[in-house]
Amino acid sequence: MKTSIATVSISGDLREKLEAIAAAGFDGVEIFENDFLAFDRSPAEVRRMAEDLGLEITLFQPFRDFEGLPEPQRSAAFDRAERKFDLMEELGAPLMLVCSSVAPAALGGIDRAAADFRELGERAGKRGLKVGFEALAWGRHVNDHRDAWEVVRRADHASVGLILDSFHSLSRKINPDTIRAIPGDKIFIVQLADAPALDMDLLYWSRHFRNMPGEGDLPVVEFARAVAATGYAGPLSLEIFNDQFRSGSPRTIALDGHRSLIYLMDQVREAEPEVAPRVPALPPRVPVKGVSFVEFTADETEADTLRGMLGQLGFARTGRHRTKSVERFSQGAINIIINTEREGLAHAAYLTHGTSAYAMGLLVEDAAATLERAKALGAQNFAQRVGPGELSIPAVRGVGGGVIYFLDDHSDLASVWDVEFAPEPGTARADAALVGFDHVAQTMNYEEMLTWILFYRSIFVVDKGPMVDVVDPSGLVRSQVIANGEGSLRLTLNGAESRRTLAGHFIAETFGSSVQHIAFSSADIFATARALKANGLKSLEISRNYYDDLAARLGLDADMIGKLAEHNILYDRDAGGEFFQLYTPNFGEGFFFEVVQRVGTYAGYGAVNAPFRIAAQKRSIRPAV
Ligand SMILES: O=C(O)c1ccc(O)c(O)c1
Ligand SMILES: [Mg+2]
Repeated sequence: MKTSIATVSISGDLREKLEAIAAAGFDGVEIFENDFLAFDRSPAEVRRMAEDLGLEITLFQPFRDFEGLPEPQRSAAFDRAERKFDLMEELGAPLMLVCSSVAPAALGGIDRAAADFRELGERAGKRGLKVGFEALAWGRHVNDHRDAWEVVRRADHASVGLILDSFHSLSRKINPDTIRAIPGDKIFIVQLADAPALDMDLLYWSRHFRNMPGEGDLPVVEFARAVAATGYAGPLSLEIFNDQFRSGSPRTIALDGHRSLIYLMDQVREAEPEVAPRVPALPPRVPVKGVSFVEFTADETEADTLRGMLGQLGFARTGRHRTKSVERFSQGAINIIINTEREGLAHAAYLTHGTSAYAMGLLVEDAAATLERAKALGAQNFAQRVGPGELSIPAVRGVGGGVIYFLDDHSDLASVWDVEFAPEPGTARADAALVGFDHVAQTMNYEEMLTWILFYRSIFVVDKGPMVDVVDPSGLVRSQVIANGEGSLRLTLNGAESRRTLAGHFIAETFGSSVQHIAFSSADIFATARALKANGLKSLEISRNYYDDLAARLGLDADMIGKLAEHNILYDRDAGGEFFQLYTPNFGEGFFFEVVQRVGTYAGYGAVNAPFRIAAQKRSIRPAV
């Protein structure tokens, strides 16, 4: 399978775009006309640039408002096409993308359009060029790939073919299986894009909100399967119009794009191995059995504060690393590591971000296979010097340059705690009955969210929930859940757009994205709350107004409201059950722990409570004067 991407998909000038596209590993590139027009190099120079970078120019686009015109506009359109054919010859672009007309003057009629294309194909063919017809979802007369195909079929010319674009077909909810009957050799190129489910004007949606396959909500896999079933053997080409990508890092966006295509074809291969083009088989997406540990990097002073807070939360120190200044704290199935080493990545992370939860360990079936899949999907392998008596734990870089370690029960990784840590008797203060990690929340710039959604989705068996707006008194924070069905991995990605929100403040002050809170699950939140109190932890104080509203809104009895208010416990419920939450005070620039109890099958994260919790946290950072 060959990969390609349209220059319009990423930011920069044409040279920066081509360099980023080549560096990400694409085979080809679609030259988007405006990117060329805005560039100050000749077509021959652009051709050479692409060649030097090892990029094939897959097509030139778009040629607009061509078919169905009456004279004299019709002749003028052919003249215009000839000029662009001249340019394509100089660029070395073999194929012109002609998108369906939106011109008010255009006349309908499949046969009229077919005749126009036959003549265009004849003229292109004389120069060894080809033309492809793409139905824009908002085309005046042709806005469905089935009609575009009928035009191409009737044009019946070797130099005329069909161009498919997943956005145009899927945004109109056209069944992708209608593609299966089209002969693969008449499909000249396939453009791919996903998009979030939004109810909006098709053109506006297409020009501003497209994203990489796997980042959105459209059935792009079904589309790609149908394409594969036709025997189509040309490149899969990303064409992503997205405001955020246009202002993002060219390298990151190009890498995300490449990852999205590998992931997409992997899904096609899994679903329909008999039709998938030859793509290397990857280890399958990885089910995560649980979060095994979260590791903090800290200096000695802050490590003390953290130890104190963990103690109040009912953790006991259960181990010390045999050779490093690394400690293990445990409770239930939870392991928290505090690393105060003066070298290695932990220290580098400390120097960059300050005290922070920079690493986590995930328990998987096969750590080595997980690493292999992650690497095949472009994740950056992380390996540091393995000291005597230490295990080499497979790992990749994650959000904010942090690390995700992979542990399993089958290799010698199963004994990591015994091998690397000398056990301590570990006396806890009042045990707080915490049982496990409920979720880990990673805060990042809003622009990074799609990157990490794709990262997690492509490597692990996880689903993404809808993007939720969380109201901070100083702005919006977008929140996206990445979780598996069993709840053994739950991550919340929070995207900050403003520095003034709690999340924005956190990433500004810690110089980048990282874990902002860790939520532990409790089997009995009231017992936990009493233990925390006995341990001297003062939970985040929630406004009394919240509890009055809770009584009014959910009809809880006075007794229950009293108990919730006494311990500053927030409450929510859904059709499946109930949810209780309480928060520790902030640590540093906005890090905190949360304790939750899920009753029944409550599936959310208490999003309705977030504005009140955030307001309370902001009060505690800057006490009212
Ligand atoms: O939005 C557009 O005009 C446009 C142009 C060319 C394409 O291939 C496309 O999908 C959309
Ligand atoms: Mg297109």
